[in-house]
Amino acid sequence: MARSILLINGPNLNLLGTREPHIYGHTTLADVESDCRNTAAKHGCTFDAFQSNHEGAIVDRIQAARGQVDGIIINPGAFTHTSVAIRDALLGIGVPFIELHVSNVHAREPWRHHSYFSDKAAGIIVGLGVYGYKVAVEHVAENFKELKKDPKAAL
Ligand SMILES: O=C1C[C@@](O)(C(=O)O)C[C@@H](O)[C@@H]1O
Repeated sequence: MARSILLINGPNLNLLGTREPHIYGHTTLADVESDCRNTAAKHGCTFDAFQSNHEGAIVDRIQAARGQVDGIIINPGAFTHTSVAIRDALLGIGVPFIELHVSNVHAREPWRHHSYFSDKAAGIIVGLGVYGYKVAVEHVAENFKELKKDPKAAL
């Protein structure tokens, strides 16, 4: 069976392409998602993308992915530095995840250096710009194990 991949983007990443382009570049989130979908398809994987500016909505989407996906790629945006709830959701569903940041958070303000996700992530991609998303999809597609899908697991 094909692997399935879920991409989650947190707050303000809907503004990719127009938001601080000197930091985040000129590519829109729609373009990122469609590029990821094409990359996933080339590897025979199914792909879904979700973006929200709301912490609880991200927690709900992660919970709904329980038993449904083999890997999650998440850019938690500013929630990287604050959210125990999103961290707990990822750990609660037992799906491996890649943490991704478009910018090199370690070269920015000191408070961006701490992440609630890095110690639990299967891998971390930082500072590759939006190219990092494609790398993440290729990595999950090639290297993550297929988990058993549980039809009853979705909320
Ligand atoms: O919103 C974001 C985007 C970000 O996660 C990145 O992709 O570089 C880095 C975060 O510090 C910031 O709050």
